[in-house]
Amino acid sequence: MSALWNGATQLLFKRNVNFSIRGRSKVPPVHNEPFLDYAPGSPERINLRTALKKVSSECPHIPLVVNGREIKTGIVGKQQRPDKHQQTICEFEYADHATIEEAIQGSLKAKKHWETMPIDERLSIFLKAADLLSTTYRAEACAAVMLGQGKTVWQAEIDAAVETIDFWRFGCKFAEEIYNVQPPENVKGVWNRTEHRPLEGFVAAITPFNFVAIAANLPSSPAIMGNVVLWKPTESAMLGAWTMFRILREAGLPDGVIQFVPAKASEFAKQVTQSEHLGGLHFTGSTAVFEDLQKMIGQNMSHYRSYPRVVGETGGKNFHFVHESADIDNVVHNTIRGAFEYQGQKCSATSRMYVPNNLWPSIRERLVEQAKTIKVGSSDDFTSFMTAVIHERSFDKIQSYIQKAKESSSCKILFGGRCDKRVGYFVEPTIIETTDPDFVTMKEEIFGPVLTVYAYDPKHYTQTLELADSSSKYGLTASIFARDRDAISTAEEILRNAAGNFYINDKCTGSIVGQQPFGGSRKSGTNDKSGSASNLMRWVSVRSIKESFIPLKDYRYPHMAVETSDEENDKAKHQFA
Ligand SMILES: NC(=O)c1ccc[n+]([C@@H]2O[C@H](COP(=O)([O-])OP(=O)(O)OC[C@H]3O[C@@H](n4cnc5c(N)ncnc54)[C@H](O)[C@@H]3O)[C@@H](O)[C@H]2O)c1
Ligand SMILES: N[C@@H](CCC=O)C(=O)O
Repeated sequence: MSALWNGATQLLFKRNVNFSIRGRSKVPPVHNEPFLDYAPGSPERINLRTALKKVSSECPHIPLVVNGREIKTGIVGKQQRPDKHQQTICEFEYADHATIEEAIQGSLKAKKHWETMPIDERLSIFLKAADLLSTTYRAEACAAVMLGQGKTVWQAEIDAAVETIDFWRFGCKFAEEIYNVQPPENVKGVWNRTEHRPLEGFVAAITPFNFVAIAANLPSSPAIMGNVVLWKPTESAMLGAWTMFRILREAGLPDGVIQFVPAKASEFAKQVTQSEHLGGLHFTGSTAVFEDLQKMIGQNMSHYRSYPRVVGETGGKNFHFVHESADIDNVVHNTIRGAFEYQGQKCSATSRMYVPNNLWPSIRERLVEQAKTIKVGSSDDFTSFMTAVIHERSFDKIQSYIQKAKESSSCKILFGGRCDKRVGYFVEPTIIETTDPDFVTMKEEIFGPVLTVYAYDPKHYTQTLELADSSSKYGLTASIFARDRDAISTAEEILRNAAGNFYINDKCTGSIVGQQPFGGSRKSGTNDKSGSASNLMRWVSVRSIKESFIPLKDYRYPHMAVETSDEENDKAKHQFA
């Protein structure tokens, strides 16, 4: 017996089965990370200045990291500063075909250990990463996205510090909640259990430039649920991604669980979607790229071992809708922030606005007056409200939309419109007034600091809400500004499917993890709500386990017992006699 027991125990340990003598532990209480304000003289301001100098002078050469091994293929890319494009902020290696294959195979090996690691051990890695980022690496991470992705101090604090920390901490809390969801009912003699298994195979995380928090969360949330991930960050946000990856490693992430594989986008996409082991795709980026990826997965469908889980959050054409009962100052300040913070490069950015024509003259005047006060400068100038847009491709695209407005008889540029890429990719905050609610800048995602306003007749409030609902293919974020409660209810009703994140008397940007789960439907994505348990649920495949305690003594059911007085039964018996 004892030899048998020892053998069984050894086998369990060898296979690393989730086997704990510690009992059930609890994730410490989780709250949103407080913002630091970087006021003059504050310690965080001094630390950030030091980090900016360091990051600006270093220009690291970032390797690929596969199975814990740093790899160089010799295919080298560069990340440029958006506000000073002559300055290279880092160099990095591109993965080749063999390295991506090694990453896939290595992740599948790492999976065996990772998915059976006790849950508290797994979660503590992400909680530690959050604490490291909150303290030791906060200034460096903020500096990396300021210089690398053109963020101001405040936008960097939102993204590289607060939101990333929140994603990691709340991810652990949501994981615990998910693991605690067990069947509500057990009949006598039975114990029902739900096992939240990670997906079979690997998850591919393909991440965008505009939020390092999203870039870090896309590989992290499947990993928190026990999955292994190939992470392909984008070229224009490499330094920020590398900073987060190093923090995860320092926090104890085992080799091979997240493989750091910058690669040429289309080559990476082709190779991972052709792998029979693709278990899931976690994507954030533009709608067109997501649609291509879905098609590639569709074409390979018969080849996969299981149906890949596909989560994709994509573009938006978000709007502020103003009712005639609105507080004008509140509209103006929220619109300036919503449209122009981070140069309009948030998927949630306010890029169109509907204003009743009786309020328009005063809103127009206040908007332009405020826009004139916006400082567009370099990202390490702490007085900047805006800096440069991410790269030349984006600059050219934004400029071409402004040009269309300049050439259209239905549009008038009320403010801005100038673009200058000699030193950095600078675009002025631009406000366009249009008489055509179907003008291209009212419908298509621009992803830059361009706001188009359409003034409507307040007698046609509901018709204009319907127009806003149907004008674009997206459904990401929207706001209603009104003091009249009926007007708010009507907007909520008509705009039910126009936005996955709907705001009342607030700007349509700035969702917070744990408070406003984020995502939209229509062509804005699968709406799996990052920053909530819904997203983490996508990375598990549930197994239902039923254990019976009472051995079965007879296969027959009670109603089959023979009653001697039952003539029917007797007759039936005779039929077979
Ligand atoms: N809904 C959201 O939560 C959300 C959040 C952030 C950004 N976004 C969207 O992301 C876009 C901006 O980010 P971006 O410019 O990095 O987007 P993008 O689509 O250009 O790139 C996103 C990722 O896809 C990769 N990619 C590009 N072409 C590819 C291809 N042919 N095959 C496979 N992968 C490819 C890129 O290298 C990058 O890693 C905007 O449309 C914005 O609305 C959405
Ligand atoms: N969650 C962010 C947007 C992320 C997209 O870029 C917001 O709500 O502003």
